[in-house]
Amino acid sequence: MTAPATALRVEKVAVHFGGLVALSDMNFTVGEGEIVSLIGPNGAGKTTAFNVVTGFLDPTHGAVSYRGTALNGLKPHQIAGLGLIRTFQRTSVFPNDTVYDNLLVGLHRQGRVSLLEAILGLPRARSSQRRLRERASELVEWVGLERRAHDLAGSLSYGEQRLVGVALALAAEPSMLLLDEPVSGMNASETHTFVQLVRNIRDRGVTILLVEHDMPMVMSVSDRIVVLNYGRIIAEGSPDVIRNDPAVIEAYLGQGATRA
Ligand SMILES: Nc1ncnc2c1ncn2[C@@H]1O[C@H](COP(=O)(O)OP(=O)(O)OP(=O)(O)O)[C@@H](O)[C@H]1O
Repeated sequence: MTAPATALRVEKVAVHFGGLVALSDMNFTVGEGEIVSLIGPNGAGKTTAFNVVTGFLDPTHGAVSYRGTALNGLKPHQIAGLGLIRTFQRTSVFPNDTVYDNLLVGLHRQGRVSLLEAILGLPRARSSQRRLRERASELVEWVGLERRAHDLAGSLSYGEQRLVGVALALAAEPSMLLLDEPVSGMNASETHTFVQLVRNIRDRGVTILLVEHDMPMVMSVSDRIVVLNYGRIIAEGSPDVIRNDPAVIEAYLGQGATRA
């Protein structure tokens, strides 16, 4: 099997916070259509790496590129404009709006119809509104929240609110989706359903990079896993390779079996 073309390339990235070295000489790639997970014990540097890739943090050294475009110096919204879309650990939904309305607002933010056109009810605005409503329904269905579509987002369980966050990210039509601890707060059945959703998103052509602590979830969903410890990559490979890697086992000893 030939390797997929490289989508994301992280080269020699280091991040220093004063005297603290949060990341050091980090090199990894994510291929088009791959599901790659970044794991490691608490404080290993996963969130820092995510923040560098998405432009929320400038690396002290090194370079990141996406589909051949250098990301260094680009602002988060410019990186998002290249199709690299992230979710956050804390999902920011509007709790007093319905799930469906949250999606409509998200879609509106990227709409091409001016406010004046919308207020005047011009035909272009009317057909655009119809398309946005159809798209909001599709997205709600895609993440499996159709039965909750007309409930207030604030009344949803924590796991369901994470799904709204994923739907909002999908509304931006990513070519690569970065998921930051997406199943934290989900129960086992929600997590199982979420794994199916991640695979389904990938099958529709979206590349995925995941930071996650839930090891069974990571093992079941990932094509490849990159393991960080103290800011350095200590192992990289398929779930089977990672599961049996002595350096990985040692890094996790004392961390507890479930909290990786
Ligand atoms: N803004 C910052 N200023 C100073 N130190 C920071 C900052 N952000 C992170 N760090 C430090 O950098 C190191 C890596 O932190 P990071 O949050 O990336 O780890 P992590 O692997 O995401 O951890 P966790 O699994 O607990 O979320 C830690 O030692 C952390 O204390």
